[in-house]
Amino acid sequence: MSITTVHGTSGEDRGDYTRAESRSIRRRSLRLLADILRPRRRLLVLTVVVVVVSTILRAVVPSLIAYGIDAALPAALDGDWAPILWTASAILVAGGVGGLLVGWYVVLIARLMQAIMIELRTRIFRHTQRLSLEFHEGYTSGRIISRQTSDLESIQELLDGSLNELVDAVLIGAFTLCALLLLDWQSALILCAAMIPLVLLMRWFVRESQRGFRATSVASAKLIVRFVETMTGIRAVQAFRKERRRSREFAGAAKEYLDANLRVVRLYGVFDPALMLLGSTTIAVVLLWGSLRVVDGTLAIGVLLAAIMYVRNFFGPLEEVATFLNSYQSAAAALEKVSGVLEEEPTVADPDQPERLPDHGGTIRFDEVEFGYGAGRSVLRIPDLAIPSGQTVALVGTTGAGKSTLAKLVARFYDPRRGAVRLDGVDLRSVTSADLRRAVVMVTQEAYLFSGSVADNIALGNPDASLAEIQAAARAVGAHEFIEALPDGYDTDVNKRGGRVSAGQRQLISFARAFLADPAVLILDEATASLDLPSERQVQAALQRLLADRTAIIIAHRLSTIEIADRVLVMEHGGVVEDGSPAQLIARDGRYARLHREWAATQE
Ligand SMILES: Nc1ncnc2c1ncn2[C@@H]1O[C@H](COP(=O)(O)OP(=O)(O)OP(=O)(O)O)[C@@H](O)[C@H]1O
Repeated sequence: MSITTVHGTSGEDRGDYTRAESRSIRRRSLRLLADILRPRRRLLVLTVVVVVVSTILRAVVPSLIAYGIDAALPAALDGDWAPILWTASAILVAGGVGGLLVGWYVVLIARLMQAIMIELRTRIFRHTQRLSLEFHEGYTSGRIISRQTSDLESIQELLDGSLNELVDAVLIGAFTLCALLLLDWQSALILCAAMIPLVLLMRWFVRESQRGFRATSVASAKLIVRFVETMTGIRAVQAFRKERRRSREFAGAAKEYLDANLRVVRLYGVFDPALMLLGSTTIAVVLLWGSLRVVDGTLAIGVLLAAIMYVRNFFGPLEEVATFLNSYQSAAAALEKVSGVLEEEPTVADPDQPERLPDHGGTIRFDEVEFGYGAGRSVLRIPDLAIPSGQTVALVGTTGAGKSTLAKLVARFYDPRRGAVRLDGVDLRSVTSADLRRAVVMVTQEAYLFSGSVADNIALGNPDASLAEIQAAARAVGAHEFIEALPDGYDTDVNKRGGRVSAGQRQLISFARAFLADPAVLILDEATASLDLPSERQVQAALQRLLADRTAIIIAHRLSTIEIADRVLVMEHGGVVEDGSPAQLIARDGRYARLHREWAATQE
C-alpha cells in the first residue's frame, strides 16, 4: 500500500498500518512537534541544560558514598576527620543543588508544555475552520470534537507528567552507566549484558502497545461520534423512539473501547513483572560477583555498595518508563490524528494570483460544468447556463436533482470537476474567498445563530454596520416587530432563556443578516421552509425587498416563493430540463406546469 493512502485524515479509522505507513505517520507527527518547538528553542535549550546538570549532580552521589566508605572512613578511623567532612559536604551540595535544579526544571518544562498545548489547540481550531465544506461533510463533528478534546487531553497528560519521567530515566540511565564504567567496569559489563533482554522487552512492549493504543484511540473516537450524533439528532431519535437502539449501539461502542483498553492493560501485566525480575536478577548478579571480588580483596566494599546503588538507580526509573510509554502511546496515537487533520488542505483554495470582481456585478455563467462529490459519480452537468445580473431564478426539481449542488458551486463551496463557474466573467477559482463572500451570500434552512445578541447576529452580514443600519435591515425583511417584542429587543441574547426564537424567526434574522451584507448574488437554499404559512404574504414582501437589485437563486418547495421569480429552471438528474419564465413554462405544459397544477391543488 502506498504512503499516500494515509495522507491527512484518510485511513484514520484503521488500526493496522504497514511499517512504511507507520513511519510516514510518525514523521508527520514529529514534523508538527518540531514546527511548534522551533520558535521556542531557547526555552527548550535552557530546560535541557538544567535537567542535564541536575542529573549529573545526582548521579555523582553514589561515587561520593563509595569514596566516603573506602577512603574517608578509614582516615576518620585514624583520627583524620577532614576527608569524611568534605565528602559529607560534597554529598549535601550535590544533592541540594541537584534538587533545586529539579525544581527549576519542573517550572521550565511546564511552561514549554503549556505553550505547546495552546499552540496545538489554536492550530486545530484555526485549521479546521479553514477547511472546505467537503471536509466537514465527510468528517463527522464527533470526530472533530475528539481531536479537540480526548486527543489533546492524551497529549496533555503526556506532556504534564510522564515526559519528566522519561527524561529522568534516560539521563539517569546514561549517566549511571558512565559513572559505573569509571567506578567498576565489571559491574558495568553485567549491566550492559542485562540491557540485551531489556531492549528486547522494551521493543516488544512498544510494538504491541502501539497497536493497542491505536485501537483504543479509534474506539474512543467512535464512542464520541455516537454520542455527538445522537445528541445533535436528539429530535429525530426521540421522534422515532430510537433511544433503545441508540443506547444499544452506544453500549456496543463502549464495549469495544473497554476491550481495547483491557488488551493494553494485559500487556502491562506482562511487562511490569518482567522488568522487575530483570532488575532484581541484575542486582543479584552484581552483588554475587562483587562479593567474590571483595572476599578476594580485589574490590573495595564501598565500590560494591556504589555499584549496587547505580544498578538500582538504573532500573528504578525504568518502571516509570512503562508509565511514560503508556501515555506516550496514546499521545502518539492522538498526535497522529491531530497531525492528520492539520495535513488536510482546503479543497477550495485561494488563488495565487487573484482577479478582482467588479463592484456591482452579479452575472453568473456555467461553462461546460461537470461536478461530482469526492471521487463519486457525476451529479451535475450544466453545459451552458447564463444568469444575467439582477435576475431572480428559482430552481425546481425532484429531490436529489442537483439544486443544492448547483447553488453550492455558485457559492464556491466546491469547485467543478470540469468547466468553470464564472461571476462577471471571472472564474470563481481566481477570486479570493474574502472577495467571494462579499459578492455571494448563501442563506440555508438551518439559519444558524451564534451566541450573542440579535443585533450581533444580524451584524455578521456587515460587522461595521451601525445599530440604525441593523434595524433598517430587520425592518426591510419584516423582522423588526418581533425583535422589538423580545425581552431586551435587539440586545436579547439568543441563547438565554426568553431570548429563544422560533425557527421562522431565526430565518428572518438570517434574512436581515443577508440584507445587511448586501451581496451581488444571494442564494436561498430552502430558506423559506420554516416560515409559517399565516405570514406567507409577509414572507413574499420580505423576499421581494431582499432580492431587489441583485441576482438571486432560490431553491424552494413552495409555490408562493417560486412565483416571485423571473425565471424557473427545472432540474432533473443533475441537468436543466426546462428553462423559462413561470408563465412561459405553464404555457409549455411540461414538468413545471404539472408541478404547478399539483401545488395549486394542495393550496386550495
Ligand atoms: N455531500 C455530498 N456527498 C456526496 N453526494 C452528495 C452530497 N450532497 C449531495 N449529494 C448527491 O448529489 C445529488 C444531488 O444532491 P442535491 O442535494 O444537489 O439535490 P437537491 O436537488 O438539492 O435535493 P433536495 O431537494 O432533496 O435538497 C444527490 O444524488 C445526492 O445524493
